[in-house]
Amino acid sequence: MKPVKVGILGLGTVGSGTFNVLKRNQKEIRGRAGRGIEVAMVADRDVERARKIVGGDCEVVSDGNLVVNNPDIDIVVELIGGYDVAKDFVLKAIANGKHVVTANKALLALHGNEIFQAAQEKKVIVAFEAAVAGGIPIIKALREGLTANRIEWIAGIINGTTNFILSEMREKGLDFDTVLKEAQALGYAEADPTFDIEGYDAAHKVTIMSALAFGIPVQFNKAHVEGINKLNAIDIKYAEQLGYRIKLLGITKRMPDGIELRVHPTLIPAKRLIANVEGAMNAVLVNSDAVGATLYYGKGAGSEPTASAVIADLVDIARLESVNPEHRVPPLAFQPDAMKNTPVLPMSEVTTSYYLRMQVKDQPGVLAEITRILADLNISIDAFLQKEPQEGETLVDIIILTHLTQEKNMDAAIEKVENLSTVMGKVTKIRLEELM
Ligand SMILES: NC(=O)C1=CN([C@@H]2O[C@H](COP(=O)(O)OP(=O)(O)OC[C@H]3O[C@@H](n4cnc5c(N)ncnc54)[C@H](O)[C@@H]3O)[C@@H](O)[C@H]2O)C=CC1
Ligand SMILES: N[C@@H](CC=O)C(=O)O
Ligand code: NA
Repeated sequence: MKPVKVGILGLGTVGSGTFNVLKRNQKEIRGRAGRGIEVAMVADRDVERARKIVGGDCEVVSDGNLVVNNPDIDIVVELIGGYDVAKDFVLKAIANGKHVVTANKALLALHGNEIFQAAQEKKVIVAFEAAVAGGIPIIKALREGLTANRIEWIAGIINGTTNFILSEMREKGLDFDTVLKEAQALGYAEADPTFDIEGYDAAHKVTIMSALAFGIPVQFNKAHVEGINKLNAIDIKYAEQLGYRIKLLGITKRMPDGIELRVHPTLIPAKRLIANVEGAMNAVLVNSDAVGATLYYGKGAGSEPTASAVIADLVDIARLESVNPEHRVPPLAFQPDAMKNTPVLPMSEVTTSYYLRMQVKDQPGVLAEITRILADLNISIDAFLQKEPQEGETLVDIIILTHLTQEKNMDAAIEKVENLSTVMGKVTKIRLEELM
């Protein structure tokens, strides 16, 4: 069988890893795909650097149009990132009848519906295993391995940069900026690291998983997004004293009235496997009705781990290209006519438990006032920690863990607590999930 011809757009961290692994493991890959996978052309705006990587093995150009318009190319691999140029190249490649592989979660979370629609019309495949949790085959698991199940919820550590930062801060007491620089040097961080730090990258990924799990369109604009930028080191310490770790989780859940879709720092019991996922590692916990909980762990970022997922997609396409398009696995797991428009719930409707930290005057009756406010709103307390005041200090930190309640209920309680004359400043609220 003749080899499948690939054009790579962007030979940076993931592009160079893809090129190198394809070359190094070509025999193995050919054995699995049933044919060779050959990089015929590479486009990168830094042509000199790209030439150094590929040597004399293939043509290098600076203009991606030469790849997407090249009639000899069967599959275009988009590894540039961002929305504008990448979207333009992906849609041009599809219009030209080429299959597409992309690692670009930002592009798919925002424009996936349009891209999948265009691909369906042209009967081409858009594959994106690398876009969620890098090298972990979570897309394959959600789309194929768990296909018998009604998926109930997914909770994942899906941003390596922020998990690396949280781990280094907790274990080594390093400061935020030092650890971020290290993550950038290791190739984990996005071109704009605020995407990692402020939770957007994780939100892109959980948006895609939510669509796959529940058969809904990708709806990034409905996701609630909070990063680790406002997280205080003292809360990492207090959480640990209470038997919890703080992780940036992407969570999506099926609820009676709709779907929860959210990213935020979350307390999880330290004894859970997922709480012990450290450094740049990723882990995704999926709870489904038939199989129960399954956990997927591995490298979610970096050159060759991400290349591993890109190449898995290339092999899939090499095997499936000749299959009748109607018999292929649909990109979002459900057939287009089985997609639903279940609403994504606003954050005020989300139900979870909470960690609350506040500074109060060290005098009798303060606690009774706070617990009365919580009780009046039907919020029950699960645990309580009061720090001893330092000598000469009149303020103490108290920490309360609550049972499940709706976010709007908790916010109403916090407003009342903050109005008490014995409570100083703002209450810190961090969501808590027991998971399993
Ligand atoms: N780095 C990682 O660990 C992971 C990255 N991704 C995604 O993979 C994609 C690529 O990421 P990286 O390789 O890290 O980025 P990168 O910044 O290392 O590489 C991008 C490459 O594209 C080239 N480029 C930029 N604009 C171009 C244009 N108009 N025409 C041609 N070439 C152009 C740049 O010169 C660079 O070599 C992004 O969508 C990213 O979100 C996904 C999973 C993991
Ligand atoms: N910036 C991302 C890279 C992979 O998607 C991360 O840190 O996880
Ligand atoms: Na993946």
